[in-house]
Amino acid sequence: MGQLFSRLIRSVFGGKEVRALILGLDNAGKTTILYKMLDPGSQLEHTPTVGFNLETLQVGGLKLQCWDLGGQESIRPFWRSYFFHQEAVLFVVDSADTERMEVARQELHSILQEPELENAVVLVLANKQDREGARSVADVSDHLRLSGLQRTWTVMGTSALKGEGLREAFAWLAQQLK
Ligand SMILES: Nc1nc2c(ncn2[C@@H]2O[C@H](COP(=O)(O)OP(=O)(O)OP(=O)(O)O)[C@@H](O)[C@H]2O)c(=O)[nH]1
Ligand SMILES: [Mg+2]
Repeated sequence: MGQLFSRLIRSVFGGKEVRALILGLDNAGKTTILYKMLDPGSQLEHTPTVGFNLETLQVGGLKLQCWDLGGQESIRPFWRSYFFHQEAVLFVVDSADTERMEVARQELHSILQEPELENAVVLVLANKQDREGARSVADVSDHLRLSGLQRTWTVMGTSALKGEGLREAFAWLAQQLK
């Protein structure tokens, strides 16, 4: 009866609500991804995020409540204040930022050790695939040492600037979170 009722509520009000964090180093493209998903026609140039942006996306029958946090080094220690009740982590990487790939790896693996996120689904976005010198998805995956992860995860290539790969990536996420 309870399940039936919640199914009815979902069908009327538009789906289960799930919380997801968007993390990654500064300049990776997190905010651009979020607003491109909200409005594919968006050409907005975003200033670095100080604090967070919170938006709800409708994807694959889910209401995905996205918490896009600022990625600057001085802000990263505050990320953990937002870990509570998050069911997914989108970790965004600038695929052409080879110099900071190691820093990105460290930040990602430190997040993955957080008990509050132990059940979170992980979607790594190898963003800025349009940039010259961008590492391939396989290369980003190698550098971030993703292959041994003991949880539901994937890595996908995107270009937030061109709006490429985003729908597919969020569809994968919705599929895992249903
Ligand atoms: N070439 C290219 N540029 C991108 C892409 N995605 C984002 N950018 C650019 O990268 C810069 C940073 O984008 P943001 O979305 O603000 O990055 P962020 O990860 O939110 O950065 P913080 O808020 O500082 O953590 C902007 O100039 C974007 O236009 C992409 O796929 N390709
Ligand atoms: Mg931002």
